[in-house]
Amino acid sequence: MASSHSAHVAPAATRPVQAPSGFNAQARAVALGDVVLESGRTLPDVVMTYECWGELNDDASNVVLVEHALTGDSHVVGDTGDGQPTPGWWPGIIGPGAALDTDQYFVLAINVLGGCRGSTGPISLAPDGEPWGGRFPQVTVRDQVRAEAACLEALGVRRLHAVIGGSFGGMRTAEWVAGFPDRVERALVVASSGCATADQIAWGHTQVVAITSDPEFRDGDYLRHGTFPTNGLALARQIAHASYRSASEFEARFGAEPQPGEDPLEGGRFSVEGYLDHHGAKLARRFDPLAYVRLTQAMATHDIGRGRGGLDAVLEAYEGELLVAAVDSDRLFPVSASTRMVRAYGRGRLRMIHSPYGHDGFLIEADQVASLVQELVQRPLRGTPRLVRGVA
Ligand SMILES: CC(=O)SCCNC(=O)CCNC(=O)[C@H](O)C(C)(C)COP(=O)(O)OP(=O)(O)OC[C@H]1O[C@@H](n2cnc3c(N)ncnc32)[C@H](O)[C@@H]1OP(=O)(O)O
Ligand SMILES: N[C@@H](CCO)C(=O)O
Repeated sequence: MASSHSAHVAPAATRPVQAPSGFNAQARAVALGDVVLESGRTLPDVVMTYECWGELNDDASNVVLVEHALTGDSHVVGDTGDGQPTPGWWPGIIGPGAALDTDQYFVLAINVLGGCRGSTGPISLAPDGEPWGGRFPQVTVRDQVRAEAACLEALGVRRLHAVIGGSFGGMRTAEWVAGFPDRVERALVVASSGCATADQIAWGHTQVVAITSDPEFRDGDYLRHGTFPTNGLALARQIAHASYRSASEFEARFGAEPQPGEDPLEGGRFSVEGYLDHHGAKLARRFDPLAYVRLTQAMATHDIGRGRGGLDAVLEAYEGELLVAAVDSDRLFPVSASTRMVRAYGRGRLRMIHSPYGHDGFLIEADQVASLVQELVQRPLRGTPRLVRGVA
């Protein structure tokens, strides 16, 4: 299966990549050339960008791939530039002595194909020198993972010691397990699923409509028109953000309190409305609307079992180590989605992240995630011949 997938990606031409060293993150790019998508369309001149930490060992057997979530990026942890880590979106997880110990592991985070954080996406330039805009084709989670595999191959990395991801990053992690089972020794899927649920598709649909129905969207060609669908993107984020947090957290935190200085009886906002407004406006300042649409649609079509005999068959056949963790208060990626993966895999048990925050618990409860990561990377393999280092 893995070989047929790699055939979808043209031979890679890499930009020079120097051996990274020390803790400092290295932001780099790999040019893949033409990539044939699951749809049959060809995406030309694909470039993948990534950051990495630690040092690649001689036989390239110490590589850990971290997959970012929907609006995340390769900046898993920060770096002050003088070698000292600063918080990123999974603070403290990478560094000397951290769960992903840079004295042992070479950690990579690749910006997703179709996003807006450096890898090819809707704001990239098409061959005609203009931004892709609305012409940017729909990509799938499979396309994204195949592009990541090609990116890693170009770097001389074929097998992964571990792949780790939460939410949309967990979807790509699950797709690594399904699409490249012989290359992934261990995987940790956090607050995610092996296939999209109707509920997730429904939530995503409302967000896509919020963006595409903004008059400034212009069929995705807002850059060419000099407009920007700020309101649509902010509304999409508000809808999404409400699904990322738990009802009980909202109740305890905001109740029906007014936003400071405002009176809902006089047309002012409730505090929870002010909070959602804040998160909507904040995302609209840092994210591309069409990338948001394309990534949301990619999530909707996520199904590791499509054309492979179903999710159960795929996970049951996986011979590596799989850890699945759910957030106990997650209403977007429910515990049942994780339980389904564990049952299909047939080994191990579901790990629970305890959090009052809902889905965002996978970001907020970084200490609990770090414990799971540590357990995964240190876990001895069950030792089937397929998993002996260097044997692909
Ligand atoms: C993988 C990735 O997601 S990568 C990028 C990281 N994620 C994001 O940025 C997504 C957006 N943010 C989030 O999802 C969350 O803020 C998390 C998960 C990162 C952190 O959660 P928490 O620590 O619980 O932060 P919380 O949700 O309370 O948000 C705090 C913000 O809300 C603001 N806020 C809180 N209440 C109100 C209110 N009533 N009115 C206006 N603003 C408010 C705070 O001032 C603060 O603003 P700031 O973030 O600009 O400093
Ligand atoms: N806050 C996360 C939630 C989605 O997983 C994000 O924006 O990526």
